[in-house]
Amino acid sequence: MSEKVRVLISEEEVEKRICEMGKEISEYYKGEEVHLVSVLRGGVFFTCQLAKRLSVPVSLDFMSVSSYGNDTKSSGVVKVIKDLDDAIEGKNVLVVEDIVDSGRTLSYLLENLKSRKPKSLRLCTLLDKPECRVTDVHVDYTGFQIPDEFVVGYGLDYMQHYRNFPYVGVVELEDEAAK
Ligand SMILES: O=P(O)(O)OC[C@H]1O[C@H](OP(=O)(O)OP(=O)(O)O)[C@H](O)[C@@H]1O
Ligand SMILES: Nc1nc2[nH]cnc2c(=O)[nH]1
Ligand SMILES: [Mg+2]
Repeated sequence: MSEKVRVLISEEEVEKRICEMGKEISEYYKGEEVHLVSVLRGGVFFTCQLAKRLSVPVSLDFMSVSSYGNDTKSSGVVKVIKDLDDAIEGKNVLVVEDIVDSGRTLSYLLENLKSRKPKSLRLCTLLDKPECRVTDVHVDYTGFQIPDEFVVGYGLDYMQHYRNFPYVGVVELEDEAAK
């Protein structure tokens, strides 16, 4: 078997949408500071790109959670691998994620962060698969709604590969023998 990645959302489309999101988010937080919580590992590419498009003061922290490991199906158990470095009490926290799929990761994370008493707590995701939800999650900012396909690129991996692809694509497995 060999793998091929079919483009779903081009680099140009992604960049354009992130600019629009940056404007909308900056408008919302006008006059305030926003504390970005980037969800490692997948959320890091989107976070960097979005942060550059924000015109309000920004601070940044990282949390690492994982429920997929090297699988394409969620294990159903969200593990915290690295906690935030700084307290978020009294801050305007914006969680920045690459994808909301089953919703388990974000549902867990938002509850966890809420208990730390931020001034406000909102969620921004580059991609959303609303039809895959098993848990309710309120998303404040969405880049693109996509169908139920396992996607890679822009931070998203398949067996730890493809995170660095500048576009969003779908992995297609090709049977060499069938050619
Ligand atoms: O809505 P869910 O079904 O919970 O899926 C979304 C989560 O899955 C992926 O992370 P993953 O656990 O693969 O870790 P990674 O970011 O380190 O790749 C993705 O980056 C989201 O964090
Ligand atoms: N790479 C990748 N990780 C995910 N985690 C949850 N959904 C997805 C997906 O479609 N692709
Ligand atoms: Mg992730």
